Amino acid sequence: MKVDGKHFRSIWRERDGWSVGAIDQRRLPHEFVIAKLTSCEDAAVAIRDMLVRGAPLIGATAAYGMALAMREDASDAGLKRAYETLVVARPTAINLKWALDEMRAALAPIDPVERAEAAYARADEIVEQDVEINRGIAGNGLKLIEAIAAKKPGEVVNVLTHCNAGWLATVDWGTATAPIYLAHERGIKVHVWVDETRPRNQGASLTAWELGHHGVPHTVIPDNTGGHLMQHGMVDLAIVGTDRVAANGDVCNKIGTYLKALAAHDNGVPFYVALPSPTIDFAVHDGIRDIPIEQRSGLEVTDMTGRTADGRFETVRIVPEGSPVANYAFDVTPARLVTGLITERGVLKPDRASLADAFPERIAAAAE
Ligand SMILES: CSC[C@H]1O[C@H](OP(=O)(O)O)[C@H](O)[C@@H]1O
Repeated sequence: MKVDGKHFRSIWRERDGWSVGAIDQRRLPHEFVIAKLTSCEDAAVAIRDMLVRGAPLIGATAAYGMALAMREDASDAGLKRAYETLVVARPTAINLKWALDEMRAALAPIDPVERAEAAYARADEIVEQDVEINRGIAGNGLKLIEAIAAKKPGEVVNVLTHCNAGWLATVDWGTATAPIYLAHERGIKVHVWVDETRPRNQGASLTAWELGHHGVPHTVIPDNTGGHLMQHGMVDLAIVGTDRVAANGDVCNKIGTYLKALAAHDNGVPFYVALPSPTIDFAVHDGIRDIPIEQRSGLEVTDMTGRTADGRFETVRIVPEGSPVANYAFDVTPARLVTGLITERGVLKPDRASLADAFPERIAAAAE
């Protein structure tokens, strides 16, 4: 999307035809730094250390990681090693395995001599497919915003979102933010309550940065504020992203999403989840029971890094030395708390039948 009028994507193949450019999201919002990935290991580390993050972008990065690997070693052993290196980079977003399975299916049957070129071609397809899917999500989600706007003519539609499911979490457009960007571009008055999203603050650092540079009105709020806003009629709907949707419609997303869904349910606020179909995992039948929840370093909780008034970066500790810390990166919202799933093929009920009807190919993939 736009950064001060200039169009950007979050990842791209460089002009040299083989290296990969990506925005280093750890440096935002204060610095806009482009990283260059030149090996499979670079891609794996970029995913693990969250230089890139967000389920669809993790998948796109892994796809290019496989292409970089094929430049290094296109043998069957090299293909196996690349898959195994990348698939463990982070455990929760199913898009990582989905992209790697797509790449392996394209590369395994062909002559190793042809694999590098074929890998870049397939990775490019995955990247363009993400953009196309997100445009579809934008159009389907827009209808929800338009319906609310029609009921309150001339007034602002207030949307709450959690974490960053914006264009920085995908190749472009985002998922939860896609309908918001489209509504804004269509002249609908929209305002976004942006959950800061502790401990990594993807909302405060990434979503606010995105929306600000695209000119979308927004307000950053502490994570614990959403319930209060919903109680006082200040949220018309919530739209969040997801890292994995189980066959029963349970939704895995950034830690804290479940609490927002509970508050929305208690206050009659529609709670939508936006997702591209690769995020559906029919191999998982019960999200709460079966989806692996990543636990990250406690340092993400004990420490905070920011920029001082005079432009220096400092990291400070906010938790007493010796206090144990738990850092669960995701939680699972049961389908009963989800109003609808905004996909590229429409807004679906969060249940197996609706998902299977809309995306039969995802059932086939899970059976493989
Ligand atoms: C469109 S997927 C975005 C999804 O990914 C984020 O997690 P992370 O920043 O740890 O990769 C978060 O769960 C977002 O909703």
